[in-house]
Amino acid sequence: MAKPISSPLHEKFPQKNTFHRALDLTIFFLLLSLLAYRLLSLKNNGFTWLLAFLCESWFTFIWILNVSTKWNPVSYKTYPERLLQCYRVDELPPVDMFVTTADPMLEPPIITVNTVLSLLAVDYPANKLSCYVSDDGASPLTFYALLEASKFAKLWVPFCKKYGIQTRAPFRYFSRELLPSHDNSTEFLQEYRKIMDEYEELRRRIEHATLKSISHELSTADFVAFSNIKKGSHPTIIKVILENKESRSDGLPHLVYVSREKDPKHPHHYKAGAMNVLTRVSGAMTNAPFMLNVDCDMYANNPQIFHHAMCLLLGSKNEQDCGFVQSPQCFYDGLKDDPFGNQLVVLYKYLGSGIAGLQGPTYIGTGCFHRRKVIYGLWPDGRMEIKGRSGKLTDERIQKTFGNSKEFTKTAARILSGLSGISHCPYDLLNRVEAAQEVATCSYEYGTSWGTKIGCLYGSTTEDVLTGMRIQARGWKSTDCRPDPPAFLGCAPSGGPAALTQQKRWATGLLEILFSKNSPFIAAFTAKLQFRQCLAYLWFISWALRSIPELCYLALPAYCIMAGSHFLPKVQEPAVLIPISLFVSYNFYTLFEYYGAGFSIRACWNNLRMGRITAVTAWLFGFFSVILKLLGLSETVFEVTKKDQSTTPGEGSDKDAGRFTFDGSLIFVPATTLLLVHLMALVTALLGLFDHVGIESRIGEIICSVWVVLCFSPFLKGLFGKGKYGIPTSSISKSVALALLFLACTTTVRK
Ligand SMILES: O=c1ccn([C@@H]2O[C@H](COP(=O)(O)OP(=O)(O)O[C@H]3O[C@H](CO)[C@@H](O)[C@H](O)[C@H]3O)[C@@H](O)[C@H]2O)c(=O)[nH]1
Ligand SMILES: [Mn+2]
Repeated sequence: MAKPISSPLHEKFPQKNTFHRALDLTIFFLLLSLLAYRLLSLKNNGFTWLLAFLCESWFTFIWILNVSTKWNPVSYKTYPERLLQCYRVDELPPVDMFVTTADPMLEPPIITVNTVLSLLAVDYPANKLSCYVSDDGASPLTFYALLEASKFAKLWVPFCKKYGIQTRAPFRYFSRELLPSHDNSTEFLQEYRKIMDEYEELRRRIEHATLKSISHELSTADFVAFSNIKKGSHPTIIKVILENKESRSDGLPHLVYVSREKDPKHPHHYKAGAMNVLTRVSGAMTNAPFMLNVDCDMYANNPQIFHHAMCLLLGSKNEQDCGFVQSPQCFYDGLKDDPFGNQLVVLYKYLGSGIAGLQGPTYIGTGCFHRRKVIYGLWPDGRMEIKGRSGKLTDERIQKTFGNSKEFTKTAARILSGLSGISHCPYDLLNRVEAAQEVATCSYEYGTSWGTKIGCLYGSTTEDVLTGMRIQARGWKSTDCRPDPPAFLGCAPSGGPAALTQQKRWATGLLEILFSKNSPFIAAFTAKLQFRQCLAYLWFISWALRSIPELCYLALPAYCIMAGSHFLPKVQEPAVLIPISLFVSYNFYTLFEYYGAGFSIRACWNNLRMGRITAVTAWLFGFFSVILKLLGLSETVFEVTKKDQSTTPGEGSDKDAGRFTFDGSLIFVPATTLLLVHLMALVTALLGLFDHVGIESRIGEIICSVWVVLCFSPFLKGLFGKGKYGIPTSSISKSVALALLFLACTTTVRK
């Protein structure tokens, strides 16, 4: 038994934010004044005034959500050194670790391998850990890479533990100059060189296999399962790659490769489906009471992360306060000044800390430790959403909910009744493969509650947010975990297409949640989702909706200039001070946040700019995808993000890395059109074409128009760029056509 806790394993600190709150409120009152002014002068002005009023009402609503979410930020401090004063090493709970990968071309196996190696090497008793890799690509290459990596792990893991290496993903460790180590002994240096050579060899072999294909290996026994299989249509493949047979705490964790059955006739639910298979397979094999999941590119960067997480999971007085532990998504090798505005640092620093002070962070699909029983649908009071009404857990009910596998439901029953894990240890993994295979088939979930009530939930391409929200709707809270150094690091997409595709998927998935029966609105009124937590969810699940007012508002200045109307007070009116103060204070606010997070003015500008670009490209398309889905015309899909970060030391210092790139996708058309429309408007204004009033009376609109052109400057460059740096001619012609249509409409209005 654990010793009684004398000092807490973690503490929660409210963060002081008086100045931030003052700014929040200033902007809020300015917004209200603007709305009031518009309302009072509505009848003297036309359509543009009304449109501006509607857009600004929406922005004010979003601002209220923003202020409410950021109002009470908290931070957590964990004390991992106290953990081992309370628990003996053999008392620490087991953890099943999940890594998902889907496509060896978009997600090079060397990246997955590094993530796996970093997990195998964390500071935690190895006999308490099992690592499951889900490969939705059923790729022999990924399997080959893992087999090779498991051999390297036998050197790497002891090396890391012996010398207390901090960075345990080899590609990161070796990409740095050898820091003046605490240990510069010849012994260390010798081992260092040996391991570095071995890693180089591993990398070379995987790369070679990628280039040359691995036809030779395919004939060996290990690979028979992969011969003649088609992606998207194949039986389950489960392979135990490493097994810690003697259950040694200083050995290597188990490593299991899982490729679930695929059949084009059955929906596979993308990552959510993969996660549910991993949950069941691990349940049947090792059944740890805690589960960690990471994306294939998110390696464990802090070797103590399991201790930190346990401080929160085991150290809460009340389990309900910590249903899961979530670390923010952080990225390595972030490009200078964040040109694509996707490092998310500022988002986590302010909004993330704010949510942490409400019902807790939302589940973001990676870097999350779950209690298995929470994923199994348990309520904090021990109730369960079992098929056929809640009540006593009979075997029959458990089977209806969790499926027909006797082996698996036995382990699920243990978890639900509060017994931890599997009784027999050491496990005999090979004996459990058959049971695991049964629960990884396509048809296993039919008639069960997987994906609807238990596990990762289906119906959104952001299954993570949906799942986390439903957990909180049952009354669980979650906890934010930000150790130093950051717990996990991954790669953020770069270039235009990849970054926007990711944003589009997020906006789509989030809006799917808003319009589903699992909407946080409903959960706030019928279940235990706290009201302000619901507002926090609303802030980001409405991204796609925000594209409409953003697009209208961004088009307004150009429209006004060309149609000879206006949407801003005239310069001589005192009311013009309201929009001016709003503009200044909002930009100051953003600058204040970026500066506070250690960013440059340039990074702040890049983010402001990308915010506008994303809204009228990715979010707008997200909006359309959801409309098409609601109309039953098409299904939403999970497009995997390309992980193109270099894994070879010295590479990746591409000077063009921050440049915006394009492809033939329609996603670039609205933004290009918007830019063209503004260029036309500015030309009209400057040449005084069909304009009887002077430039002065329209100066506000003109300044706004210049501002929009600046925001869309990557597209301006794209008009003239070559190759991937240029907007394809086909997209430009579509945009020109749309811009001319816009011009035609505005001039008809003038007449
Ligand atoms: O059919 C699929 C599709 C994806 N994945 C995996 O899902 C993970 C995330 O995919 P990625 O393309 O990297 O998406 P991101 O936008 O970077 O992911 C973020 O957003 C997703 C949706 O909200 C979450 O699931 C992720 O955890 C979160 O990191 C990767 O490990 C993929 O291999 C699968 O296993 N099967
Ligand atoms: Mn990713």
